[in-house]
Amino acid sequence: MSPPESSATSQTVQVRHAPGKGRALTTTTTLRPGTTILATTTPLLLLPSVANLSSICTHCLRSGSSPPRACTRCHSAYYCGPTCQRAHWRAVHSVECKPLSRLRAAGRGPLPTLVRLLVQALLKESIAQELADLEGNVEAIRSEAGGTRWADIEVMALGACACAGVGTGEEQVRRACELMCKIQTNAFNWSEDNPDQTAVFVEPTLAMINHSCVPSAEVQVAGRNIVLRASMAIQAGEEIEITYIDYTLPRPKRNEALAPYNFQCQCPRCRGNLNIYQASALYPHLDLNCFSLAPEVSQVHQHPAVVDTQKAAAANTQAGKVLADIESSATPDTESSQHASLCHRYQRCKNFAESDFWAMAPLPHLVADASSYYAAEENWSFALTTACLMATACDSYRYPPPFHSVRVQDLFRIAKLLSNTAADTSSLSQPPSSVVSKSDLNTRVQDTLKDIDQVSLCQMLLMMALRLIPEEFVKEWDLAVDAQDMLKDIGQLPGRDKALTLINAWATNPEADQSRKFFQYAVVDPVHTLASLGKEALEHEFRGA
Ligand SMILES: C[S@@+](CC[C@H](N)C(=O)[O-])C[C@H]1O[C@@H](n2cnc3c(N)ncnc32)[C@H](O)[C@@H]1O
Repeated sequence: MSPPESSATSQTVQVRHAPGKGRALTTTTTLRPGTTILATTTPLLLLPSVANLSSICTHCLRSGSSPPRACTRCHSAYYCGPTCQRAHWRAVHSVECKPLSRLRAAGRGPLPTLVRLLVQALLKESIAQELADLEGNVEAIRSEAGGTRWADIEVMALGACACAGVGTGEEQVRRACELMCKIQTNAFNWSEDNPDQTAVFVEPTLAMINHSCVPSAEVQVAGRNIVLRASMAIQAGEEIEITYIDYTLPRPKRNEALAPYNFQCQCPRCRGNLNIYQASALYPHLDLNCFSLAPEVSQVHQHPAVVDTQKAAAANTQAGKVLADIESSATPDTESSQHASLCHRYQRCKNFAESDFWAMAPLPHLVADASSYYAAEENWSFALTTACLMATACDSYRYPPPFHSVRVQDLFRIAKLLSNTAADTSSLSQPPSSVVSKSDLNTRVQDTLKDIDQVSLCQMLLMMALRLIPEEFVKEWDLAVDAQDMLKDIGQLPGRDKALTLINAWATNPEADQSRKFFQYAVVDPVHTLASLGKEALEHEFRGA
């Protein structure tokens, strides 16, 4: 079988039958980790989510310096300029503009994203035809006990049929329900990785890819650029698998998130109920050192969560309960309630921290929130130490490929924070007053920062981030554009000749012995030192009374 008609066709993939899974995407050649398997800018369906509709261009998804301008007829599509407006008109807006205008005239708010995608499919036969070929688990959903999911789908289908003006008879609604099942089953939503550009898309070749909690590939997205990259070596003939969910969560949470897809995951991680460290150890063949903040591969295998399986199993079970407890607590809205909430969560996660299980949910969520809390307080040095903790002790295990989009974002976040701390430590002889009270720990953080060549560290992290992202993203991803701007600024700083010679030698040949040593000295060691101060910061700040 060849892949379905789609913009993302490639010589290197094939659609095959996979027992118990329906169809599957396989590779015809052996793929190295990091290889771009498919790339497209023209998915079948693509729409910003309602929350972002008026802030990003409906066609290219860029945010731009000035707000995008609304379509003067329907006010439901927004464009950065006439080129995008014309392209979107040709692609789909010509069929949806009138019905959306009618809706607006009737005083109705914007359609939910999936309902609007269904309207597009009902109005454009070529879209409906491509969707028809995709899996939708229609019968399974229709015959589900309780029938609540089907009832919800019927309500959305009815709304879409009415909006599209295709009639609301039994036959029309049944067809719309089927199309909605297919949209839901195959839609990608990249809100977490790219919060500025939240959107939903459906792409028929990518829709052939099945799920695993130890994914062998990742879909990366920047604007309209959609790229499928191998996360590990994949042998010719093997299936390519991605994750549909946040696979870093414990099994009960993963099962909950996978429920809408109607299958029981039988991946090695689910079969063995492996924790996140054991799952990480299934990626042994990646070079985690060159261009990565991660520890040696051997350290992954020696981590207490891999070696002490009893303790790890207990923590894995506990993780589910702690997560449920945290989720049921109210979301804090003021600074003091945020602090109180972080204290509460730290108390609940203390066992994990003491056992060095930093990658085990829900500890990474706490570390990320603590880093954001410090940044909001403009306590840049503590925000930095916790960001370093996140990058090394949490994300390097949760997302083993160094080029994973989250890992790249970690590098960038540390670089951004360094641009603040570098300014602070060079201009101030005393640390900021809000921080003085944290006494000894703060003094050590400030002293550590003074010992680090923060500008060179920042520069090298940005260079790493740019090397690790797909070529297609360099001009498209806001993060990459910012990284290039920051590098230009750093390049203009005077008096850095010696550092620049070493950095250029490392960048030219990062695998050379000298380069590795320099990388260890200038990047890995300082980031790990800051990360251990981050652990202390959390203990100091959030351990409570
Ligand atoms: C996006 S589609 C993937 C392609 C699909 N197998 C097909 O034949 O078109 C998602 C659906 O594939 C099936 N699927 C995906 N991953 C699976 C897995 N690991 N085990 C069993 N079925 C899976 C489920 O029916 C799921 O709802």
